[in-house]
Amino acid sequence: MDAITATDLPPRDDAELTVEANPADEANPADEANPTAAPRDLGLGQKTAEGLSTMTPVARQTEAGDRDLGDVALRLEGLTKKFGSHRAVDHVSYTVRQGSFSGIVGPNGAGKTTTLMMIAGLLKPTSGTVHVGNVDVWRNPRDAYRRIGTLPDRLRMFDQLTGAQYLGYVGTLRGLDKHQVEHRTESLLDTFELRGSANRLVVDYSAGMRKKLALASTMIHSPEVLILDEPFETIDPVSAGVLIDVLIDYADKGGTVVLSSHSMDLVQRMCDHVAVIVKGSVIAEGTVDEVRGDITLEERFRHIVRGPAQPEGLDWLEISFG
Ligand SMILES: Nc1ncnc2c1ncn2[C@@H]1O[C@H](COP(=O)(O)OP(=O)(O)OP(=O)(O)O)[C@@H](O)[C@H]1O
Repeated sequence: MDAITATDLPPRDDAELTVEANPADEANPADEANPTAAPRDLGLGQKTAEGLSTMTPVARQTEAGDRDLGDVALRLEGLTKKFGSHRAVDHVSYTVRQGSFSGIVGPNGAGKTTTLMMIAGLLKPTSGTVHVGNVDVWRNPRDAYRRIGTLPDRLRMFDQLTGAQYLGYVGTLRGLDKHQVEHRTESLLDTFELRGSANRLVVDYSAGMRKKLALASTMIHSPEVLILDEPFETIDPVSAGVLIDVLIDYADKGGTVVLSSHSMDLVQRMCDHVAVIVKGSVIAEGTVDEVRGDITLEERFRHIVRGPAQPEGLDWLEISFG
């Protein structure tokens, strides 16, 4: 599907969230009524480069099964999206617990991006609800916006800024004060190994560097839930290892990660929860072990998506070397 960004989305019925908006400037009535509704600060901004230097630059198993998962962090109920007569997402319902890594997998066109963008408050559902904690994303979009960090499928960035300026800009849009913006920008540049490119224009970044910068920016406001569409696409294996460790650290602090990926191996190693979506519907959902049974997730996925029958193949393809 085409890239979805906050700036080119269709207008919404309720308070619109755009990158220009600074929700911190407006008090949310829900917060006033319920002081406990304020988003938790996960303290990511206090992380120092020194502390992060102990991270091993190789992917490791999350030990997700050992992590104590908290209350329900995310609840999808009957989430449906129709484009014209086409049902891209059809009554998707499940819950994700706090501190969890949840993967959405499925073949091309299954509805993963559409689902993630509805969760993130960037694409209005045709019907159904999304709750982050006890906040209805589509009834209280500004409150939800503070709680969520989103990496869309194809992100348009302000590429005439330097990497450092970009993080500072996002931090300011997210309502951080000057000190927080400076501190977290420095911390994120070190954590995501972008220090050497901090003063280069984003337009000159490689695809992987842009992805890392975008990922860093999703964390700057210390959100409760990260919605990451293909976060490891274009990322080299060493950087992927660093990112995985950053995300594990985030989950250990109580953050919740929802990601899509075509890498079954990565989802099997990283995630404790997985939903398999085919043609807009959840075909299998639960812990990774429940879904895969006694075979690998990749084998289960192939079986679910394709069944035992194999396609005919390109028997007609003959190459001759003259
Ligand atoms: N804006 C749109 N207008 C019409 N149809 C759309 C739109 N966006 C997505 N679709 C359709 O919705 C379905 C789901 O698309 P989606 O991008 O969510 O799939 P996906 O699982 O993320 O695929 P991929 O793995 O290829 O990224 C597809 O059939 C797609 O063609």
